[in-house]
Amino acid sequence: MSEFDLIVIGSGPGGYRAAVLAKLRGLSVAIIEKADWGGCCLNRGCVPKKDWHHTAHLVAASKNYAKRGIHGNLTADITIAWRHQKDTVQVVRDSYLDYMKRLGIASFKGTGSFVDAHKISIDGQTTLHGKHIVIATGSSAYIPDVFPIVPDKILTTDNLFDSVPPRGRRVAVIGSGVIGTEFAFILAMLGKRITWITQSKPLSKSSYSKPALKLLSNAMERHKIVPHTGSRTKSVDLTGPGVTLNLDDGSEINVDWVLLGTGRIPHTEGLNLASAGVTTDTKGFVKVNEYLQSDIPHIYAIGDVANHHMSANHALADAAVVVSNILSPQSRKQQNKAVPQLVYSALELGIIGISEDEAEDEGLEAGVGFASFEGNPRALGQDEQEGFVRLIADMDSGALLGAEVIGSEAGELIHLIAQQFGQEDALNRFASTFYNHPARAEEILNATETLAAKWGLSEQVFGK
Ligand SMILES: Cc1cc2nc3c(=O)[nH]c(=O)nc-3n(C[C@H](O)[C@H](O)[C@H](O)COP(=O)(O)OP(=O)(O)OC[C@H]3O[C@@H](n4cnc5c(N)ncnc54)[C@H](O)[C@@H]3O)c2cc1C
Ligand SMILES: NC(=O)c1ccc[n+]([C@@H]2O[C@H](COP(=O)([O-])OP(=O)(O)OC[C@H]3O[C@@H](n4cnc5c(N)ncnc54)[C@H](O)[C@@H]3O)[C@@H](O)[C@H]2O)c1
Repeated sequence: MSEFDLIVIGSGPGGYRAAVLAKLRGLSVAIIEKADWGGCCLNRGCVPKKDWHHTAHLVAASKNYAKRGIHGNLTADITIAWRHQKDTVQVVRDSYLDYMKRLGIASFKGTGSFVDAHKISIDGQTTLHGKHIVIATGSSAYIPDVFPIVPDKILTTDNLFDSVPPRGRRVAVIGSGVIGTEFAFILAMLGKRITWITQSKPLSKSSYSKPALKLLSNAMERHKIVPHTGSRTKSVDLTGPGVTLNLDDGSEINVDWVLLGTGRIPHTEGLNLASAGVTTDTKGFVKVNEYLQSDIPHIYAIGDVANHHMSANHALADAAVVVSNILSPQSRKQQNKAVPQLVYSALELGIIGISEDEAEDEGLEAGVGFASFEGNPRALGQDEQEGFVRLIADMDSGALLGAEVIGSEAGELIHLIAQQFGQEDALNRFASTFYNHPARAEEILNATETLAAKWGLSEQVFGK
């Protein structure tokens, strides 16, 4: 039986990152994957989604081209867009596999299943012994009972990217969470006519501020993407050529196909957790402590299978925490608040830390530094002025509690904030950095300076 310092089950962002980091830190590592290397994020999530989002963004931006003297009506061909994301995914997957090979990580294809707390069987054929084990088996789409999954008619993002999307133009997107909000926009820009059916307002369960959600809703409306809110699908009729959704408000929606964005559930099927003594909570997440240890201290769980945030960013952060804890037991706690979260829709929305409402709940008095992209020269030159930077600071200590970056390139700009997040003097670091001009990032400086000018945090911003 082969023995390893660490066995990782699942090769998504969590598992892959844990394996790479552990190997770079000198451990012997095996990784097991039962499906496509790279997990949901690479094959059916973040990577193909962002590839398509870029195409969608180009189509949306082209509506402003005429005033720059660029003429012509641009449209996207979803079949070619589908091929583009496939090529992107393939290049990334090859580079992951190549890197794992070069590092000397032992990779095994098959379903990993616990034999006991140290032994993992792969498809009942090979057994590995691990001093430490990381469960990184991710999640799968939650499908409400009313929806049967029927190829080319009712899809989730778990099968949307496998083959060219169905030809029909009329698409219903169900759900107002991140997936619904992202794909209603992306598919509309890729040429589909979207009916967006949601129980609640888009992203209403998120921590984004009212001004952020208002800007998003304005941007969606401009593209004629308006949610049909407050409706639940009562029944589904598949007898005709398309799909008929009967809603509980009495209305009937006829479309060619449906995309569900109705949540995801942790994936533990086939792992045989009981034989290792590992337990799950009522929602099926592997139970972990703040060091990401399961009930069995040398067995850790990371990413979607254990972290309720269910984002690649959190899976990657968990991986770093776990490798530190394997090398030096209980040395590093999970850091969910320091992890940026993004939504890629008609606007990019980025958030980190806590909102002012959450600060208030914690008994803190929050000041808000605000700067808009409206007058930003770079944003004006790009015709991308929508959005802003908001910094939430503790009025007593001047500590940075949270931030929001809304608008174009939020997914990149948020890193400037993430890098300083948790530093006592984060505001002073923003204020004393030298910036490229003109640049969108300068609004981080402007938002910081409003904390000095309007909220009296001059000393924390400019120093003594
Ligand atoms: C459409 C979509 C878009 C998304 N976009 C973003 C985004 O822009 N940004 C972001 O941060 N997050 C995004 N996410 C979320 C992100 O994809 C997940 O949070 C992330 O993939 C979780 O990583 P993970 O490593 O925990 O698991 P996964 O990526 O789900 O990987 C788990 C792997 O484990 C394997 N596995 C499961 N059981 C076993 C077993 N018994 N043996 C062997 N292998 C097994 C699976 O086959 C899978 O490959 C998106 C998700 C979706 C669905
Ligand atoms: N950019 C990102 O980081 C990113 C992108 C995509 C997905 N994800 C993650 O993937 C996970 C899944 O995303 P999601 O948007 O599917 O989940 P979600 O939990 O964010 O939203 C689920 C939506 O489905 C609706 N819903 C639930 N049951 C329903 C039913 N029976 N009928 C109609 N609607 C119903 C809910 O009201 C909600 O609007 C999330 O945790 C998300 O964080 C992250």
